[in-house]
Amino acid sequence: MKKIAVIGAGSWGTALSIVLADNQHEVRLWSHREEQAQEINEHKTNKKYIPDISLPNNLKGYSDLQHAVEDAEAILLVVPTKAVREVCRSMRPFIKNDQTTIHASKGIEPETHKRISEMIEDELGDHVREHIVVLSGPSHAEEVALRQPTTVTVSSYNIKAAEIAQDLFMNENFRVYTNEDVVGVEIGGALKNIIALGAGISDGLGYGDNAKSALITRGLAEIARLGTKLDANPLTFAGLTGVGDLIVTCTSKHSRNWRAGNMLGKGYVLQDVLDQMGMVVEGVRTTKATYQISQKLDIDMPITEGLYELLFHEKEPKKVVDDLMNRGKTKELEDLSSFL
Ligand SMILES: NC(=O)C1=CN([C@@H]2O[C@H](COP(=O)(O)OP(=O)(O)OC[C@H]3O[C@@H](n4cnc5c(N)ncnc54)[C@H](OP(=O)(O)O)[C@@H]3O)[C@@H](O)[C@H]2O)C=CC1
Ligand SMILES: O=C(CO)COP(=O)(O)O
Repeated sequence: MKKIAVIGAGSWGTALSIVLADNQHEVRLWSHREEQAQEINEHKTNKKYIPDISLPNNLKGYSDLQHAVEDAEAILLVVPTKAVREVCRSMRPFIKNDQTTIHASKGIEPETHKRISEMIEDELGDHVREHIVVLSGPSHAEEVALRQPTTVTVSSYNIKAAEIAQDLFMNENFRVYTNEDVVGVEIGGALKNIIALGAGISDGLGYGDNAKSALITRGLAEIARLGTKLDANPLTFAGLTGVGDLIVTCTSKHSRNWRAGNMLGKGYVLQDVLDQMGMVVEGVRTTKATYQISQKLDIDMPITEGLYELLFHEKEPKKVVDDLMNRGKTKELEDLSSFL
């Protein structure tokens, strides 16, 4: 049994805390809101994010960051990408050099074009690199909290750190694989949210399964194109954190990115959509970051570009689809060669 601090008491932090508590760890779920920590302790619930689930007794709410992290053997960081730097800065005075720091967030920072593990390293220092682990894969919090079968991948530059994380989380409902390709795992997890927005838009416009399948497949091609340019292993995109997460996010009613896209396809404006969601929709900021990276590195990413125009320049959803369908001729296998 280990002491584990889970930083971020939203949907995913709470669901992963349940997995860790089921594995008999002492789980400290930290919230930046005191009343939420109180709700967790007094009512054993987190109604806003995981309704109808009773939280285990070995999962306690914390609102004091120092108490949550200082003698924890592992830290799980699971806040929206936008909050990663701020939370790391607040944690920095209290953490020890040898704590395994796992993150489960999915995004790219638009201001710096950095992945989450790079942001953590920036804020906590280079020495933490060998203790940082990424946890990613097709895993909606709603299903994990119900203990439904789920598979994820943990990735680190240091395989021993990945194996520590694998041991912490693995149980009969939650199967954990290791993968040493940190770049590919983080890029796949972040960029699938762009394509999920697109899949939601397509459904919102009333298009069918053919269009969605095209988005998933061609979306995967452009994710792999960017990822391999950034030195990811192309095969990672054929795995859980690539095509696996794309499928679950583009096809599930649980996906906030799909739901946001669906509303956009039905004609709602972006700010109204985000206001109504009440939870993080990572794909919006990741679209901006990825579009900028693709421009800088001269990588063809037509779906991402279309989404960027729609989200940030009010291009009509239907016009985005028309323009994608009427691009110049191209060869399918040119893209897929990045998998070889
Ligand atoms: N939900 C899911 O199924 C999955 C989510 N993820 C990823 O996990 C990350 C977190 O997502 P998720 O839990 O779903 O998001 P939610 O929107 O459900 O929750 C976000 C949580 O972060 C808190 N938060 C926001 N800003 C700050 C801040 N500055 N400091 C401290 N806490 C803050 C929120 O607090 P408050 O309540 O006060 O707003 C809330 O508790 C995202 O990157 C997402 O892509 C990955 C896999 C699955
Ligand atoms: O990453 C996820 C599932 O793997 C969750 O996706 P959403 O953020 O779109 O809900």
